[in-house]
Order: sequence, then C-alpha cells, then structure tokens
Amino acid sequence: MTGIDKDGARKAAFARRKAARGAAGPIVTGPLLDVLDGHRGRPLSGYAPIGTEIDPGPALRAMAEDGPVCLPVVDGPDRPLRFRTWTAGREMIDGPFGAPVPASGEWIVPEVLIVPLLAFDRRGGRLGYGGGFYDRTLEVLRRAGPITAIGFAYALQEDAGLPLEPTDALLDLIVTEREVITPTG
Ligand SMILES: Nc1nc2c(c(=O)[nH]1)N(C=O)[C@@H](CNc1ccc(C(=O)N[C@@H](CCC(=O)O)C(=O)O)cc1)CN2
Ligand SMILES: Nc1ncnc2c1ncn2[C@@H]1O[C@H](COP(=O)(O)OP(=O)(O)OP(=O)(O)O)[C@@H](O)[C@H]1O
Repeated sequence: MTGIDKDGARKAAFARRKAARGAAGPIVTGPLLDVLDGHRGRPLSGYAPIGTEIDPGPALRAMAEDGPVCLPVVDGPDRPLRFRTWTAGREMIDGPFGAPVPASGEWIVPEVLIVPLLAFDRRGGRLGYGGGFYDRTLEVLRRAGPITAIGFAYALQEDAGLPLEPTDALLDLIVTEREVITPTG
C-alpha cells in the first residue's frame, strides 16, 4: 500500500464518469477518429467498453478497414495485457474482470493503444481500476519500440489532482468528446 489515496480518487471518478455518460449525446467519436486518421494501418488496440466507459466502437470499426485492430486480454495478475485481433461481428466471450474478449484470433502487438480510464489529468496521468495492467503493458511496449497511448474519456473525467505513483505510465494524448489534449508532462 502507498500513502496515496487512489481509492478515494477512484470512488469520485466512478461517480463523475457515470454522470458524464448520462449527460453525453450519442456521437462522441469525432475527435478520436481525427487523431486515429494519422495512424491508419498501424496495429491498433481498442477496448470493449464495460460499465460507463466511453465507447470507441465506431472508431474501431472505421480503423479496421485499414489495419489490424485488437482488444486487450488479461493474462494473469501482475502480468502485462495480451492483445487479440478483433473484427466487427466477431464472437466475444467474457474475459476475467467482466471485460469481453474475442473468442478466437491471432495475438498481435499494438503500436497505437486506445486506453480506457476512470480519470485523467493534463500531465497525461491516468487512473484505472487498480490492477496496474495498462501501466505494466505500456512500460513493456515502450521498452520494445515507439507506441502511441491515447486515453479516451469524457471531458468530465478530468481530475486535476490525480494522485500519481512512479509506476504510473503516462498517456501520450488524451481525447475526449470535445478536444484533443497534448499532455504538458
Ligand atoms: N473495457 C475495458 N477492458 C479492459 C480493461 C478496462 O479497464 N476496460 N482493463 C484494464 O486494466 C483490463 C481488464 N481489467 C479490469 C480490471 C478490473 C475491472 C473491474 O474492477 N471491474 C468492475 C466493474 C467496473 C464498472 O462497472 O465500470 C467490477 O468487476 O466490479 C475491470 C477490468 C483489460 N480489458
Ligand atoms: N510497471 C509496473 N511494474 C510493477 N508494478 C506495477 C507496475 N505498474 C503498476 N504496478 C503496480 O500495480 C498496482 C496497481 O497500479 P495502479 O493503481 O496504478 O493501477 P491502475 O493504473 O489504476 O489500473 P489499470 O492499469 O489496470 O487500469 C500498484 O500496486 C502498482 O505499484
């Protein structure tokens, strides 16, 4: 345990994300597609939304026309995520932690990742569910080569006072339904 109050931040972030989802209109992928357009053809990881997460589905379907798209699969506690190829309409099964995963498909290594989150800040800081899965994954991928990690969230998920630890992997960009944020570092 650390002295940092991530649990308190998580609880507040869940409530804010739920409110944001309730207030949002149906089409929220415009700025995300604008950003992804510059990465067409590069292996892209998305996610199958759970709970009140913002849905990257329309952008994933559009990107799958030009390059491989994959989804994260939990390999085990304290392990980096693995990524399985996804195409629209592919059979999905329940993975661990309630996130749906493709039932079959090739394992690939993404270069561009759309990262789900509970809260973000303008430094590129990110709060997730607390498994450290994306922190480990981004660290391993970055050691192997250049990647682009794009946090995708409702604007209301911003938390200027996000508690960060040394192991928290920073996002390269954050995209909301309103704007594209380039972290100040
Ligand atoms: N859509 C999505 N897929 C993902 C992640 C994610 O954050 N979002 N993950 C990122 O690491 C991995 C799965 N890890 C997870 C870890 C914990 C919980 C979790 O605590 N779920 C809550 C329900 C949350 C809600 O309703 O919003 C639970 O099961 O009670 C979910 C996924 C890989 N796939
Ligand atoms: N690269 C890493 N190597 C070792 N431990 C790590 C690494 N990244 C994170 N951890 C550990 O994982 C635990 C959970 O991390 P954290 O609370 O930041 O998860 P999170 O970013 O909210 O979750 P997720 O990435 O799964 O959405 C912490 O104890 C943290 O120290």
